[in-house]
Amino acid sequence: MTEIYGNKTGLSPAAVRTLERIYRRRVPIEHLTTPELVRSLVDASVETGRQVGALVHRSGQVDYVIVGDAGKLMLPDIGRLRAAEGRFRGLRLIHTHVRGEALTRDDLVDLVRLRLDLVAAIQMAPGGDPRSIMYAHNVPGNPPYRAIGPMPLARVDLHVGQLMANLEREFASVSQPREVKAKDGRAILVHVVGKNAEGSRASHTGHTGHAGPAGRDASQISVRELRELARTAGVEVADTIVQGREHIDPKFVIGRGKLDDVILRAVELDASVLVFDRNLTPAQAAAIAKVSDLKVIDRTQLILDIFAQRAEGRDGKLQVELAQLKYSLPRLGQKDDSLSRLTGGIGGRGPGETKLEIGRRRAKERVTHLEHQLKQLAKQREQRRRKRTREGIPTVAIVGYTNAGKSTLLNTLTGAEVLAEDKLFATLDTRSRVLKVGWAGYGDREIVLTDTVGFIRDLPKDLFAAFRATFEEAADADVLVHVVDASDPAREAHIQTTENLLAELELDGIPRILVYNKADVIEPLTAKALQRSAERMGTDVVVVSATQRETTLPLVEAIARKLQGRWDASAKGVWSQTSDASDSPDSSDLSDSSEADASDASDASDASQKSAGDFLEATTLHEMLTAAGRRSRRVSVVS
Ligand SMILES: Nc1nc2c(ncn2[C@@H]2O[C@H](COP(=O)(O)OP(=O)(O)OP(=O)(O)O)[C@@H](O)[C@H]2O)c(=O)[nH]1
Ligand SMILES: [Mg+2]
Repeated sequence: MTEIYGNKTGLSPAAVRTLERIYRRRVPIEHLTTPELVRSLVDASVETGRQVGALVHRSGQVDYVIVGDAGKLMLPDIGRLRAAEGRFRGLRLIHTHVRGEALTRDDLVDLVRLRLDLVAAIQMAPGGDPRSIMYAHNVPGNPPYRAIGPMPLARVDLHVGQLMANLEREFASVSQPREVKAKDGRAILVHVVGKNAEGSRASHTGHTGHAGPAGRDASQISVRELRELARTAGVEVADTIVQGREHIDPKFVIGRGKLDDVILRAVELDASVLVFDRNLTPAQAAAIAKVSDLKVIDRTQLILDIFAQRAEGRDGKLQVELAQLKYSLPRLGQKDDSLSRLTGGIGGRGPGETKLEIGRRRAKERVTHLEHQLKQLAKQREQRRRKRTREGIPTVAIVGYTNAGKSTLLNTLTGAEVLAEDKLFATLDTRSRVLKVGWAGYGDREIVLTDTVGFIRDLPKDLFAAFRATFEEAADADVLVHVVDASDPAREAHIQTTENLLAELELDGIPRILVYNKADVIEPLTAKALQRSAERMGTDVVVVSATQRETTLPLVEAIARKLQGRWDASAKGVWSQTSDASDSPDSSDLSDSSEADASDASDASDASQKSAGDFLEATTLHEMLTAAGRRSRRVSVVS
C-alpha cells in the first residue's frame, strides 16, 4: 500500500515518489521514531514545503503517509469505531512542523479524539534540518493529555510498547465503566449566542419576536428548554457549552477552536452526542460530525425524535414519519456510511422505535406513499364527520405551551387519567373527556374538554403539518382555554408563541380564556399582578393550580359564562336536548359517562373517575361531537 493521503494538489511526481518511499520505513516499538524515518519525513517536507506525517502501527509498519500544508495536517478517516474502553488505536503520528512550532491544538485534539498512541512533531529549522521533537500521549484526567519537550532528537529515550502497556493499565483501572443512565447516552449541548447575526433562527412559526426576553436571558431560557428537550428524548446531558460569537461560523457554527474544546470535553466526559441549540444545515451537520467523530443533532431532530417516541395515533405516526423523512432526505449521503450516522438511537428513531434505516431512493418513494396515505386518512375523517349527527354538546379545547399543565387540568376537571408528566410533549394525541359542570352550579350540563399537543417556539417546519392535523379537532371548539405555566420565567414568551401559533392555525377567532396555572408555586403577589394586568388588557383570565381542584372553580365559571349563550339558545330549543344516537357505540360511551349526579365536587370527580376508563379515545368521540356542533351552529344562524 503506497497511497498518499491528504493535500496532494500540485505535488510533483518526484515529490510523490519521495513520499511513497516513507512507507518503506520500519519503527521498532522500543523507540518513538528512528533517524531514518525522521530523515525521510524531513526530506519530503523540504521538497514539498508542507507538513508530512506517518501513522506508525505498533507492529513497526507505516500504515499511512499524509501530506498537509505548511501549517497543518488533516488525518485520513482511520475508522469511526472507537477503540475498546481503556485501549488506544495502536497508531502513533510522527510528523514535521516546517515552521518549527510546538505541538498545536489540532495535534492534541487528534491525539485525544482518535485515541492515538502518541503524537510527535518534529520542529524543523529554517534551513530544513530537524531541530527538536515534542510529543504527547493521553492520560486519564484533565487535561486528558501530557506533552513532553521540545527536546533534541538524540535525547528521546522512549519505549513506546512499555509506555502504552502502562497507560492502558492505568486507564483500565480508573475507568470503572461509567454508568450511562439515559438509554441514548451522554450528550453535550452547544448554544451559540450570535451577537450580531440574526436570522440565525430561521423560524417558521412561533418566533417570539420582540416580546421575548433579550440577550443573556433568552440564551438561558433557550438552553434550559433544550436541556428539557434532551431529557425528554432520553439523552443524559453531560455538559452545556455556550459560545458568544459576532458571526456564526458558516462551516462549523462555532469557531474551529471552540469546536476543538467541545471535542476534548466530549472525550473527557465520554459523551457521544453533540446537540446544537439551533438548526444546522446538512453541510454543517456533516462537517461537524466529520471532525468530531461524534453524533451531531440539532433542535429539530430532537423534537422529531420526541414526537417519534410519543406519537400514538395512526395519523400522528404517519405524520411524524413523513416529517422525519423530509428532514433527513437532504442529509442522506449517497454512501451507506454517512447514512448510518443518521440511523438508530437518538435522532434516528422512527415512530414506534423502528429504526429510520432507509436509502435515499426508498426514502423518496416512502414520502410519496405517506403523503398519499395521509390524504386518504384526512378524506375518511372528513366523511366520517359528515355522517355523524348528534346533539351539540359544546366543546372546549385546552391549548398552551408544552408542559404548561394542560393534561393535568383536564384530569383534574374531569377525573380522567390522561398522561401528565414533567416532560415536554407528554401529550401527542388529542384526548377528549366530558366535564360535568353541575358541581359548579350549572345543573346537569356537559362540556366536552379536549386536550391538545403543547406548543413550542421554532417548531420545525415539517412538523408543523403533523401538528396542524392534531388541531383539526380544536378548530371546532367553542372556547379555547389557553394554559400558561405562570411559574416559568419565560411565561410571557410562551404566551406569545402560543398566540402566534394559534393565529397560524387559524384558531385565533375562537373565544379564549387565559389560565395562569401552577399558582401554588408562584408568589401570591405575582398571581394578583398577573390577574390585574390581564384584566387591564380586557382578557378573560383566571389564576388556578391544576393540581388543586378547588382552585379551578373560577375557570369552570368562566367557561360557563362563555357558553351561556349557547345554553340559552339550546333551552329555547334551537339545539335538540335529547340524544337518540344510541345506535352508535361512540355515543353510548358518552351517555355512560353522563350518569354522574354532579352537584358535589368530590362526587363528580369520583363518578367520572369510575367511568374514565370507558371513555372513548378522543378522536372519534370528538369528531362526532364537533360534526354535530357545526350543524347546530348553522341552525342557530338560521334561527
Ligand atoms: N406545582 C404544580 N405543578 C403542576 C401544576 N399543573 C401541572 N403541573 C405539573 O407540570 C407538569 C406538566 O404537566 P402536564 O399536564 O403534563 O402538562 P401539559 O401541558 O399537558 O404538557 P404537554 O402534554 O407536554 O404539552 C407535570 O409535572 C405536572 O405535575 C400545578 O398547578 N402546580
Ligand atoms: Mg399534556
